[in-house]
Amino acid sequence: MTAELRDSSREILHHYVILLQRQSSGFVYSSTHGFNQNEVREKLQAFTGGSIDLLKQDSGIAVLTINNPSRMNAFSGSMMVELEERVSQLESWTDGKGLIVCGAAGTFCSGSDLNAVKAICNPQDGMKMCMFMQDALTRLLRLPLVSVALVEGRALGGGAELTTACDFRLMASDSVIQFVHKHMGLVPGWGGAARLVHIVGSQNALKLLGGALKVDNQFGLQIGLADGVLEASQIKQGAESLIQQAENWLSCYTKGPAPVIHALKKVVLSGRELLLLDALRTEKDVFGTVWGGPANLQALASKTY
Ligand SMILES: CCCC(=O)SCCNC(=O)CCNC(=O)[C@H](O)C(C)(C)COP(=O)(O)OP(=O)(O)OC[C@H]1O[C@@H](n2cnc3c(N)ncnc32)[C@H](O)[C@@H]1OP(=O)(O)O
Repeated sequence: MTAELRDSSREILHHYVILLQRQSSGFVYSSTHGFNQNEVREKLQAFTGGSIDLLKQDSGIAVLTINNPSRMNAFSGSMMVELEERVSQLESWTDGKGLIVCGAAGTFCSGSDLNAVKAICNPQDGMKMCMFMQDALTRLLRLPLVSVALVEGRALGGGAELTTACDFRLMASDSVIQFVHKHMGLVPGWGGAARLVHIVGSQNALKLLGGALKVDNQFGLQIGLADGVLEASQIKQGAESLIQQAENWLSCYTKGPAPVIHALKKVVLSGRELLLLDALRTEKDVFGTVWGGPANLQALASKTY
């Protein structure tokens, strides 16, 4: 083999290994798709404002807050970058079990910041932003935590897409989820359409996207977009109480040891994302990690027959 051939085989192998690493860690795009995450990150950083705040609690439930109240919690470029960083932090949180995603100051999120959108409205930049956000939101949904979007006020455009990157959605009584993309001459680009079809079925997804319908909590429950409603009387107690309600709702799913919850999330994810044979093999592998493990042995020891 010539040195040139050897170098090019090494390069192909290197790309293949990176591709595999990215797939197993949840990344959707890589350099093979013309995607350079660092380059996009640098570009997005130029559009500043707001923050994405992460609070990891001893209970094993974290709270991720979309924080840009003067723009109804719209996503600036730097917030997109921060979102990706927070997802990385949550990926390595071994004690974590649950996640609440919410907005600051009484509303959820009004999508991407229209000022940034105007500045990067050429197709190339739009595609790069879209790949970056698809990666971040796919990894958010694939976290080994049970996640819930706590929707208060409005979740519009990309904000509506963000709700679909959580396992569940809880809607406050006056809240609205609306995929307003059509009014903006757009379709969802942060993976929201693909996820919405999984959640509500293709007929309902077409209605919500095609009609840019406003989904209140009753409509949300009816079509399966909302998993629960938070009552108005309780909401009057303030934002902290809303988060408390979401924590109480989530606690049913986060009770128990973290490794078992991580394993449960993994088998459900593989059932949703993989072909049946691959999902069955993944389930077998995950089963092997908990069978005879500490939680299993403790449960067996506590049972009397
Ligand atoms: C792939 C992603 C696609 C997308 O996400 S495209 C973006 C989709 N989102 C939208 O079209 C929402 C645009 N905003 C609105 O419709 C309204 O502002 C909204 C959220 C219904 C609130 O209405 P109001 O209660 O009347 O309040 P308002 O309009 O005076 O807004 C308060 C301040 O917030 C600002 N704001 C709201 N949404 C924004 C956004 N997405 N980007 C940038 N700024 C935004 C708005 O400009 C206003 O600012 P200011 O007080 O005039 O300085």
